[in-house]
Amino acid sequence: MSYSRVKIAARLRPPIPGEQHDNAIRIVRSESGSAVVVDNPRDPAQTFKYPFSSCYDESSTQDEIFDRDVRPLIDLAFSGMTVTVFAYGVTSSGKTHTMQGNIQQPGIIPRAVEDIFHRATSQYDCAQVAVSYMEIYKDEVYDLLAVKLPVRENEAGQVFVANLSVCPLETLHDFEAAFSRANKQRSVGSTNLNSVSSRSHAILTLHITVADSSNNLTLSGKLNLVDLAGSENNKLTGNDASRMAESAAINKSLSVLGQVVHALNQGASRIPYRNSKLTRILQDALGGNSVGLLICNLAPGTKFRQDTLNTLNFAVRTKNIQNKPVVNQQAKAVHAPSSTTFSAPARSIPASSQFIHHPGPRPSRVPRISNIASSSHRVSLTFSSLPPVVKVDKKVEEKPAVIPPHLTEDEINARIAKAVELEVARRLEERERQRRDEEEAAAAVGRSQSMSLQDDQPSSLQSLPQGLLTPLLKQRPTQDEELKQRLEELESKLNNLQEALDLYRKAEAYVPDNVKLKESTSLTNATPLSLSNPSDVPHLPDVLHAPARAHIVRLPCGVTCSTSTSCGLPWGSGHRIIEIEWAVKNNRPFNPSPKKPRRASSKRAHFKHGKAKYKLTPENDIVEEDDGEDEEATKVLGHSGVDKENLAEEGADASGSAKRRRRDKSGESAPGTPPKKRRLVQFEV
Ligand SMILES: Nc1ncnc2c1ncn2[C@@H]1O[C@H](COP(=O)(O)OP(=O)(O)OP(=O)(O)O)[C@@H](O)[C@H]1O
Repeated sequence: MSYSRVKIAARLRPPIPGEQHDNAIRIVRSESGSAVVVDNPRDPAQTFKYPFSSCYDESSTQDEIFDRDVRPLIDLAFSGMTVTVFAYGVTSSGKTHTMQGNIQQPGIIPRAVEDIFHRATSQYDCAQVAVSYMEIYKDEVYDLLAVKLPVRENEAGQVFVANLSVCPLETLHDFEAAFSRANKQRSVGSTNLNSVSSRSHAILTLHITVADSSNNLTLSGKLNLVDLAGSENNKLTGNDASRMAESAAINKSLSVLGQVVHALNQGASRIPYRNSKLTRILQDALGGNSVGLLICNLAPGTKFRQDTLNTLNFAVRTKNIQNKPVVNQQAKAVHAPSSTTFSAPARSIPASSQFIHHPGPRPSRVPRISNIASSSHRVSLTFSSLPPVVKVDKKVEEKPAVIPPHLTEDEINARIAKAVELEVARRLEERERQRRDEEEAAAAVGRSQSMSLQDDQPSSLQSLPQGLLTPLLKQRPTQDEELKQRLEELESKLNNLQEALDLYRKAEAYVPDNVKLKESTSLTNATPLSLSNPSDVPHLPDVLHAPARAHIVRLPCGVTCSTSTSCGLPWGSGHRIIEIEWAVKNNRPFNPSPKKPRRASSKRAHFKHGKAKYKLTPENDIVEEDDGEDEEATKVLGHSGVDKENLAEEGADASGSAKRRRRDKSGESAPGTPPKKRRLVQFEV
C-alpha cells in the first residue's frame, strides 16, 4: 500500500484596506524550497520559519494556486481516489476567497468544477459528475441542497452523512444553479473581523464516476472541497450572545481537529475523530484513504499574529500525517453515482427533479437582520448567472425551525426582528432580576456578618449563608474540646448520675482518648491491677486520696491508669468515669475534680538554672520565679511566641536562653564545656 502525506500550501492574503500590518509575515523562496517566515512577536530580531511545499505571497493569483496544487489532484479523483482540499486559517484570512473566490477572481471550487466538466466531456466517453454540499453549523450537519442530516457509519466503518442529496450534474449550468441556491443557505454572518464571516464549515463534494472500459471497471473518485470556518478570538470579534455560541462551536471543532492531528502524529491508538462532526466527516482526509491538501490561509494583520502562528504550527503538525489512498473501483459499467460524500449509501436525486422540483431554499441558520442582510454580500464564483450569496447578520436569535419556507424574505425578516425585540426584552429583564438578586444576597451577607460580630451565639451563625461559616469553623476548638464542652453541659443537666455514667461510657467507646473522660489520668505501661470487679471501685477514693502512693489500675473500660501523686492526685480526680462510678456506688454527690494542667505543659512549666527558677505560664510567658513564695516577685522575661505544639523544644530553648543570658550577664563561661548548639528562639520582650 502506498502512503501519501497531507500536502500543505500556505497563502498569505494582501492587507485589507485599513488593516494594520507590519510585514512581519513574509514568503521566502530559495533553492531548497519556499517557506513562511514570521517575526517573533516577542523578539522581532528572531524569526520563525515554516517550510512548506507551496507558499503563496500576497500577489499570488487564484489561477496559480489552482494550477499548481489543485489540478493535479483532480487527476487523482478521476483515477477513483478521494481527494480532500481544505482551507484552514483564522477568521478573515481568505479561506472563502481561496475556495469560492468572486466574480473577478474565481476560486478553487468554480475552477475545479469547470475543469472536471471539461475533462469529463473531452477525455472520457462515459463520465458522470454529481455534487453534494453540506455545512456543519454548531456541530449539526445540514444538507445545503436540502435539510438537516444525521452523520452515520456503515458496516465497514465508513462515516457518511445519511440522506445527503447527491445531485447529478449534466452541465456546468446545473452546478451553478445548485451551488448558488445552496450558498444562500450557507451560514454567514458579520463580525468585527469579517463582514461576511462563514459561521459554518462547508463541504462541497464533487463525485466523479468514470468507466475504465479497457479494464471493465468503474472508478469512483471524489473531490471534497472544504471551507472551514475560521478560528476566532472573541475579544476581537465583538460577538454578541448568538455569535458567541457559533464561535464556541467553531473553536471547539477546530480544537478537536487539532487534537486529531496531534493524536495522529503521536501514533495514538485512539484518534478522537468522534469528538466533533467536523473531524468525523474529515476522518477520511486525515489519516484515512483520501489524498489531502491543506491550504493554510494567513492574515497579515498584526491583530491576527498569534492566530497566524497557531495556524502555521497546526500546518506543521498536519504535514506529518500519512494517509493511505485507495482507488474506489467496481467491476461494473458506469452508473449514476452510488455513494454520498463519504462512501455511503446515496440519496441520489435525478437532475430533473433536483433542479426543477426542489422545494424552496430554507433560510440560512445564522440569525440576521434585514437591513444588514441586504447590505452585506459575499459574492461568489465566476458564474455570471450566480446570484450573490446571502449576507447576514446581527443580534438575532436563531429560530430556523419556526420559519416556514414559503414566507417571503421580508416576512422572514419581520419575524426575526420581532423575535429579536422579544429576546432583547427578555434578556434585559433577566439581567435586572439577576442584579436585584445579587443585591439582596449581598445585603443578607452584610447583615449576617454584622450580627455574628455583635453576637457570638451559635444561633446568629446559623443564619449566615452557606459556605460563610467554613473559615470560622476551621478556627473553632478542636473536636476534643467541643465534646468536652457538650459533656459538661449535659452533666449539668443530668440529675441522675447513673445516666451520666452510662453516657460517659458510651462516649468513651467513640472517643477513648478524650481528655475529659480521662482527665488527670496518666497512661502507663506498668503492671496493671485488674479492676474487673466493679465492687473494687469504692476503694478507689482511698487510692486517690492516698498521697505518695502509686497505684496502677485497669479500668473496666480497658484504660490503664496510674494514680500516683506525680500524675496529679493533688488535682484530685483520676478518671472521670471512676469518679462517677464511685459517687453512684456510695450514694455520694459527684464533685468533678479540678482540671489538671496538660501533661506537656506541666512538664515544661518549670525550668531551672543554678539557683534561678523559671516557669512557663499558660499564656506562654516565661517568668523568673522567686525561690520563695512571693508570686508577685515573678518577673516576666518574655513571650515564647510559638504555639503549644512546640513547647517541649521551646522549654529547652527557653531554659538554654535563660542560661545564656545569665552567663552573658555575669561574664561567666563554663570552662572546658563545649559550646552548646545555639538555637534561636525569638522573644517578644
Ligand atoms: N488573496 C486575496 N486577495 C484579495 N482579497 C482577499 C484575499 N484573500 C482574502 N481577501 C479578502 O479578505 C476578506 C476576508 O476573506 P474571507 O472572507 O475569504 O476570509 P475567511 O477566512 O473565509 O473568513 P471567515 O473565516 O470569517 O469566513 C474578504 O473581503 C476577501 O475578499
